[in-house]
Amino acid sequence: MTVPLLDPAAAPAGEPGSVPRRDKTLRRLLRDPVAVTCLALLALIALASVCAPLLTSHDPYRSNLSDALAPISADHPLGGDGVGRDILARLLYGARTSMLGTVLAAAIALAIGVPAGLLAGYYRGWFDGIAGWVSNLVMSIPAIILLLVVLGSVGQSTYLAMGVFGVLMAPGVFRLVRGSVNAVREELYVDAARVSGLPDARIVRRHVLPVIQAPVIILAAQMLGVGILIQSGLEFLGLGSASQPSWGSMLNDAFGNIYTEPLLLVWPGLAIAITVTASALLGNSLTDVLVNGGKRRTRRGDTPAAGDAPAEDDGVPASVPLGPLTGEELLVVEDLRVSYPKNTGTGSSTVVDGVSLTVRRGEVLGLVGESGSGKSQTAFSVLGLLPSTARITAGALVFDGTDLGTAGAGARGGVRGRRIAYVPQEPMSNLDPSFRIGSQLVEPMRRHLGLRAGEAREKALALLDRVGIADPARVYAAYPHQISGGMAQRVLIAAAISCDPDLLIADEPTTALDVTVQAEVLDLMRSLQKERDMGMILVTHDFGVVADICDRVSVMQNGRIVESAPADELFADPRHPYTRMLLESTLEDSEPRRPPGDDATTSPIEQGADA
Ligand SMILES: Nc1ncnc2c1ncn2[C@@H]1O[C@H](COP(=O)(O)OP(=O)(O)OP(=O)(O)O)[C@@H](O)[C@H]1O
Repeated sequence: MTVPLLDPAAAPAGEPGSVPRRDKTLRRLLRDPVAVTCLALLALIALASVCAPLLTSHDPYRSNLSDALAPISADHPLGGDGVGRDILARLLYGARTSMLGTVLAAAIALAIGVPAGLLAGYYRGWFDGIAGWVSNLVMSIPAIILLLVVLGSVGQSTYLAMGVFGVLMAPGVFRLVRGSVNAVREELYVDAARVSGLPDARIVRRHVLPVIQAPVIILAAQMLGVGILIQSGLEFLGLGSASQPSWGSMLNDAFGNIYTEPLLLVWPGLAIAITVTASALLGNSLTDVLVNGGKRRTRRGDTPAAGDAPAEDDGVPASVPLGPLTGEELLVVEDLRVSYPKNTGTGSSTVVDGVSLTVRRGEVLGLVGESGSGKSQTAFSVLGLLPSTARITAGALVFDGTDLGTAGAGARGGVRGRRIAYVPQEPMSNLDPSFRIGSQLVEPMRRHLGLRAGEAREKALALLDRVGIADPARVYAAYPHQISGGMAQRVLIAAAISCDPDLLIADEPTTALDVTVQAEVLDLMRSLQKERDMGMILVTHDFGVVADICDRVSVMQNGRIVESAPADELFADPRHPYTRMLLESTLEDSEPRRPPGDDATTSPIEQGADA
C-alpha cells in the first residue's frame, strides 16, 4: 500500500501548497491600507527619534526656568515643560528611550521564549516538564510587584525595568511556540522526515519554523504596543530612570502641571496612543495576512461570499470549471460553495470554494487531497449531510435530472438514502450498538422499497452473503460489538447497496481498517460497482486506492479542485504542481499488505463466519 505523506514545505517556493513566500506576504501586507498607515507611522516615529538632533537644536535635558510652561512659539514649537525644557526635544529624544526599551523587552521575551518553546515542544521529556513548571511559576508572579522589588533593590533604570518585563513576557512566547510545535510534530510529514533520517535541526528549519513564524511575528507586534504602555506606566509612577527623557516621564512632569497647563499631557499622550494603536492594528493586519492568507477581512468584513470570484492570492487557482456536458452524467455539481460562520461571530470561512464535478453511471471518481481540503464537505453536500450551520450554494447540484438544490424535501428524500448511498469512514460508529445488525439492515429496505419483514430479511441475508460474510444468519443476529471492523464495513456496504442505488459515495471507506481487510473491501466495492453499474465518488487521500479502482480523479486543495483527469493520465502526466507534489510525496516503500487470512485481529465471530 502506498501512503501519501503530505509535506507543505516540500513544494517549490511560490507553487501551490508551498509555504507562502516572504515577498508575497509583504506584498499582501502592503496592499492593506491599515497596515501601510501603521507601518508608516511607526517608521516615522523611529526615524524622528534617530534624527532628533537634526530636527531640534534644543537639549532635552537642559532646563531654562525662564521658559517654564512657555507657550507654543517658533523657538518652542510645542512649548516648554514645567522646568523650562523644550517639549519637542523631549518628545523626540524620549521616543528613543520608549522604543528602545520596548524593543529590548520584546527581544528578551523572544530570545527566551522561542528556543525554550521549540525545545520543549519538539523534544518534550524532562526539559518540557521543567520549562513548563518555570513558565507557570513566572506567570503566577504579579509583574508589578516583581518590578518594584527589582527596581527598589537595584536602582531605577528604564532599561532594567524593561529587561525584567521581557523576562515576564517570555512564558507567553514559550507557551505559544510550544503549542504550535507540539501540533506540527504530530503531522505525518514530520514523522516521514524523521523516519527518512533527516537531522532534527533540518526538520525544525524546514517543517517547524515556518509554522511558528506567523504567530511569533504577530505576538511580537502586540508586545511592542504592550511594552510602550507598561514602560510609560512605570515612568509615570516614577519608577524609570529620572535622567532620561521618555514619554512616561513627560506624562509624570505634565501631571504636576495639569491644572495650569493641561496641554502638556497631550503631546506624550498622543505619542503613546499613536504608537500603541499602530502596533495593535499592525498586529491585526499581520494576523490577517499570515494566518488567514489575507482573506479574513474584505471590505464587507467577511470572506468572499458565494458568487464572488474565488480569491487567488493564496496561490491556489480557482477550481477547475465544468467541462462540456454529454447528457450522460448521473451527477452534475457546478460551482459548489460551502461556508461556516466563524466562532468570532463575524464573517465566515469558506471550506468548499467553487467546486465543479460530474460522475457518469458506471464511473468511479476519486476525490483526493490532503486533510482539510474539503473532500468530505463536497461529498456531504451531495448527500445533504452538512450541519445546519453550513451555508451552501451551487450553480447546479443535479442528480439524474433532479435538482437537489431546488427539489422539495420529498423528492430529495427519495434520492438521498435510496438512489444515492453512503459508505462512511468509521464503520463501528455508524452502527447503532443497541440494535442487531439484521434490524439495522432491514429497516431502510422496508421504508424505501416497501418490502415486507420476511422479504427484507431474505434480501438482507443475501446481501450479507454477497459482501463476503461466510455465515450471514449469525451476523444478522449479532450486535455490532460482536463483529470486527472489517465485517462492520462489509455490513455497511451491504446496507448502502440494499436499495439498489445509482450513486455510491464512499468517504475514506478503508481508512479505519486493517491493511489486509482494506484490499478486500476495496475489491468488494469495485466488483459491486461494476456488477450494478453504479456511479461512485470515492473520497480518499491515498493514491494507491485511486490507482486501484478510480476511473477519473479530481485533486482538491484548499476547498478547490485544482486538477481533474482520467486516473491513468493523471499518474502519467500530472499537470498541476500540487498534484505532482502529492504524487511525489507518496511513499512507495511502506509495508506491503499481508495476504488475506493473515488477519490476527479478526473477531471470534468473523473467524467463525469465515471458517
Ligand atoms: N461543522 C464545521 N464547521 C466549520 N468548519 C468545518 C466544519 N466541518 C468541516 N469544517 C472544515 O472544513 C474543512 C474541510 O473539511 P473536510 O472534512 O471536507 O476535509 P477533508 O478533505 O475531507 O479532510 P479529511 O481527509 O481529514 O476528512 C476543514 O478545514 C474543516 O475544519
